[in-house]
Formats: sequence, structure tokens, C-alpha cells
Amino acid sequence: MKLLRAAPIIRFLIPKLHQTMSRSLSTGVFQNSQPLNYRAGGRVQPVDSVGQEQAYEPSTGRVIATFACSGEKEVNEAIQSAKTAFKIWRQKSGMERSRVLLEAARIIRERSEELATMETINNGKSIFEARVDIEISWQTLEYYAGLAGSMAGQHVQLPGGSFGYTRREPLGVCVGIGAWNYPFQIACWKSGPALACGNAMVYKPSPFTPITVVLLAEIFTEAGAPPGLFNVVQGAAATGEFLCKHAEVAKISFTGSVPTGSKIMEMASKGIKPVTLELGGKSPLIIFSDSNFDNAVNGALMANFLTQGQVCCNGTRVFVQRDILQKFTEEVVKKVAKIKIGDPLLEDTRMGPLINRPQLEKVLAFVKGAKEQVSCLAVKMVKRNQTHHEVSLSPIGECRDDMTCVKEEIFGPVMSILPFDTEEEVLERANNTTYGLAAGVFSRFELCFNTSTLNRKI
Ligand SMILES: NC(=O)c1ccc[n+]([C@@H]2O[C@H](COP(=O)([O-])OP(=O)(O)OC[C@H]3O[C@@H](n4cnc5c(N)ncnc54)[C@H](O)[C@@H]3O)[C@@H](O)[C@H]2O)c1
Ligand SMILES: C[N+](C)(C)CCCC=O
Repeated sequence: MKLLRAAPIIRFLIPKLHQTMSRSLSTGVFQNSQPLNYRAGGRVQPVDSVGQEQAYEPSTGRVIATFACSGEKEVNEAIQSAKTAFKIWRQKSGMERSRVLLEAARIIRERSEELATMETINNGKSIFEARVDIEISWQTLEYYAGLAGSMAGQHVQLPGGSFGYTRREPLGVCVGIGAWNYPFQIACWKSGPALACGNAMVYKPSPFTPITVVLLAEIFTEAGAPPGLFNVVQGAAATGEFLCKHAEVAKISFTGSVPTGSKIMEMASKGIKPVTLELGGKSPLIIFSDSNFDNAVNGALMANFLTQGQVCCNGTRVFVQRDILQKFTEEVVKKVAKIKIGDPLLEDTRMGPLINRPQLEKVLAFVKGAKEQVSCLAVKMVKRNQTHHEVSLSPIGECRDDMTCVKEEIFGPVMSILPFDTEEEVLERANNTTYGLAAGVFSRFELCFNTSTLNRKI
């Protein structure tokens, strides 16, 4: 049974204003002291390791966790733990599985402020955004809980009164490997459908963000999942490879970059394992001059600066119809200047730091390269914060399709603005990318589009 895939469409989420809740943690305080691996229903230290990693609090650059990367033996232990739970879980009815997922969703909702705070500390995104992430996380589990009870096979009438039927059966032990930009949410996207369908899971988060997924593992146990149903191994590429190559893994669900996705597919092919890949993007956002101007500007800001621009489906190639180009660029620059950058745990902060120093350097190199490619380029460095993982907001004026910053995924707060004249021209250019992930259109006309072909219906 395949894991279900989230719709690859930009959703212009309007974050809700949440009630301010009391928090015991502030920036610069949290220090992890517990094991970060999880198997057989509890936190454990790995039985072997392939090196060590450190996780940081991006807003201060402090090390908040030092942990061993799980070796081959520990990966095997986690898979055996999942196998044990699978034997119990696969016998449960959909309704029984649904109850556990609904209870997990309820606990997440109840603990959402604590979870959002931890996500902010380890990832750097503003608490304002992290709350939305946690809300989407429990909604994801609720959604799959809703499907669990109604999954059924088919009955096929055959000649002579015979019949055939199909059953939907779980695969077994599924592996989830996640990225660092939405640590808790990605773990829910993967575990929700896998567990709802009767599978067990071993999950490996990014070594940059090891903290919150272990809280999810504890929540599943508290919700009534059999011990071993959802396990966590920590580590980087080597640990991920042990997981992908393990003979008893039935399926791999991966979220991350295109180069890693390609390696995962290759490893999976050796064991003829099905894979689900959620990879990077360089998505177009097309703004026609007839669109509601304020909506379009706000949409472009969200599609470029959410989570400091570190979002897979961001609309980073912003195509703007030429007659509104100047007005649009001026308005974006004005609004970007007002985005409050700072301590991500403060209520009014809307942008925190990038995930780490290498990511910041990568982003700044793209901006520098863009300046070199176009002499009249307007790069607006609006503001930098004072911590060591500074953020620069850089809407880049009048880019060309052949520029590196337009072709490659930057994964940072950089918006490339590209003028266009006609609908036919922009559809051609929007689709001219090696990535296929999301797309957005602002217009007053009725539109239909998919990730590979954009068609405008009047
Ligand atoms: N499409 C989506 O839904 C989605 C969502 C979030 C992020 N992303 C993409 O993720 C990328 C950013 O995340 P990242 O930097 O963590 O990506 P990444 O590819 O570097 O790492 C992703 C995960 O893969 C692991 N990994 C690395 N090498 C591996 C290997 N050889 N074998 C097995 N596992 C391995 C990492 O440890 C991490 O857990 C961006 O490209 C972004 O667009 C996509
Ligand atoms: C659609 N969300 C909620 C912004 C999540 C996107 C995750 C991709 O990086």
C-alpha cells in the first residue's frame, strides 16, 4: 500500500493569530540531556555509532545536543523493534488504528505550545510560524486517522458465479527520512499515512534537527501505539544509507534535496523497494497585471520568506507582468523592510535566523553571484540581525531566466523577480525548469494548472 503524497501546490496559508501562552523556555536556555534515539517504546542510547553530530540553536549558535550517529547494529535494532510492533499493528482494524492516531493528534494539540517552542529553538523559525506547523501536524494525523477506518478492497464478479477480490495490505517496516525545515511536520506527513495503513516505521530526522521527532515518538506511545511502532534513529548520510539498504525495509519515504533523493532511489532500486520522494523546487509564481495587487504582493512575500525562505514549494521565480513590474518591486521592497527579524521566540518576530552558518554562506554566495551576472541588479539588503546566523532579505530586481539564482534552489530569503509580457510566453518560461514541485498564479481569471503544465482558462 503506497504512502499518500501531499498535494504539491503552494498553499498561501494565512497564519492565525494565536493566544499568547506562557512558555518556560526562552532563547539561550534549552540544553538536551536525554537520549535522542527511540525504540521499543522508549528513549535509548544507540548500541553502535558512525561518528557524532551536534545540533544547534540557530538564533544563538549554541550547541544544544551532541549525539552519536546510529551505526548498522543500532539501525538493525530499530528495524527489529518495528517488526515486532508490526505483527501486532497489522492485525488491528482500521478503526483501532484510527483511535491511536486521533489520540496522538489530541496530545499534540494539547502540547502544541511546548512543541512549537522546541521547534523554534532547534530550527530558528519564528514561534508565530512554528505554531502553525504544529497545528498542521495534528491535522495531518487526524486526516489519516479519518482514512484508516474506511480503507477497503474491491469485489469483482467473474463468470459462472465466481468472484475475485482485492485486499489492501500493509507493506511492513517503512523508513522515513526527513529534512530540517519542517522537522515535526515532515515526521507527521510520513508516519500518519504509514501507521494508518498498518505499517510500522523507523524515522531518521536531519542531524540539524534531532529534537522534536523524539517527542512525536513519545506521543505515539502515550496514545496507545504498541512499543516499536514508531522508532527514531539519529544520524546523517551513513545512518540513512544503513536504513535504505536494510533487507527488511519494505518502503522508503524521503523528504530532502534532489541529489540525495537520487541516491535514495538508487539504493532502493537494489532491493526493489518502493520509494516516495519529496524533493526540492524552483517554483514559478505568476502575477498578472489584472490580479488583486495587494494579494499578489502578500502572496509573493509569503512564497519567498516563510521559514526564512527555506521551504521546498516556495514560489521563488516571481514572474510579474511588465506593466506592474515597477510598482510591484517597490511595494515588495517596502514590505520586506518591515518584516521583523529577530529572536524567533519573541511574539512579534516574523523571521528568525537561517538554519546554520553553511546555509547562510550558500545563500549569500547566490546573491553575490547574481550581482555579478547583472550589472543593473537591485539587491536590497534590508536588514541583518546580530546573531551569528544572520539573515539578509534580498529581493532581486529584474532577473533573467538564465541566471544561476533563477535556475537553482537557493533555500533562503531571496526572491527573483522576472518581467513577462504575454501569457503564452510566461507559461513556456514557468515550465522551463528541471524541478517540478509547485506553482502559483495571481489573476482575476479562472485558472487551472498543474506542476508540469500551466494552462490559463478564461
Ligand atoms: N518536497 C517537499 O515536500 C520538501 C519538504 C521539505 C524539504 N524539501 C527539500 O529538502 C531540501 C533541504 O533539506 P536537507 O538539506 O535536509 O536535504 P538533504 O537531502 O541534505 O537531507 C535530507 C535527509 O536525508 C539524509 N541523507 C543525506 N544523505 C543521505 C544518504 N546518502 N542516504 C540516506 N539519507 C541521506 C539527511 O541526513 C537528511 O535526514 C531542499 O532541497 C528542500 O526543497 C522538500
Ligand atoms: C506547505 N508547507 C506547510 C509550507 C510545508 C512545506 C514544506 C516544504 O518544505
